[in-house]
Amino acid sequence: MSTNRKPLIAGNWKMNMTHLEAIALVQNIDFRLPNKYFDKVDVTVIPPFTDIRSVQTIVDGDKLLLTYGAQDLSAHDSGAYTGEISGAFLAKLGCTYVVVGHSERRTYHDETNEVVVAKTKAALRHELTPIVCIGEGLEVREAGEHIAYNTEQLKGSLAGLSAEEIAKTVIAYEPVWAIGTGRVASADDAQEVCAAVRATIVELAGDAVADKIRILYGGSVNAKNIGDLIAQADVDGALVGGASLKAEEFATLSAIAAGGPLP
Ligand SMILES: O=C(CO)COP(=O)(O)O
Repeated sequence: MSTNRKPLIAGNWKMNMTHLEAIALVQNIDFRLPNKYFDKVDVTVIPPFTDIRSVQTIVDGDKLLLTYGAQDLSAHDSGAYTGEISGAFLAKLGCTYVVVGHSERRTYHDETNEVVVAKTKAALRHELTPIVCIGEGLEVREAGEHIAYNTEQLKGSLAGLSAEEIAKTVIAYEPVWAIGTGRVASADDAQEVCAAVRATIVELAGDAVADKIRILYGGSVNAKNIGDLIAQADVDGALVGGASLKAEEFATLSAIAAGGPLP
């Protein structure tokens, strides 16, 4: 983490939590994370679509500093796309972020880099901040090809975006082998790829953008390992899955990213 960049802790709830459970979880996180932390860390929750309106009601009603976002969006703005959710709807609900190209979408919904680019552009059209995800599988890691793989996937996922557009994104490096496995990447491994991501952003968008853009690590992040990860020069926060469903743990790891004190 560099002082140029405010860390971001994003809790990807995946397909967990009804809208009623969402209200309780957000209230419990907020209770443990008073306003003083938000000068030093941005904290966001990324619930399922069906929870967003309820989360908005709590955040607006209680004037919380925590923000929220969505896990996916359509590449289209409106029309005959049954089952899809447009960036316009998410913006209207007050979303700040939207995750794009999560490995679970790439794997289970065959999302290609082209789709990721289209969705990233759709997010930007509605002034949402896309969190663009990349990450290698175990075979690539074991073959030692992770830097080349992530560099290529990042370039493909940002293809055709201007430097100004790239500046409005957040990048998340989530090695697939670390997601939901309890096998977190070492801080050195996370740093190695996040540094390569930043070098690629220099190539694509120049030094100033690369200096400002936030690069997150994701994959089995918890309150025990966030300290080592966030201490790395190019790791600017985390995309947290399982640990974001536990209010106490999520608040604790957010507080650690803020530099303390513990809640
Ligand atoms: O995929 C992730 C967040 O998007 C990581 O999930 P876990 O933290 O459960 O490994």
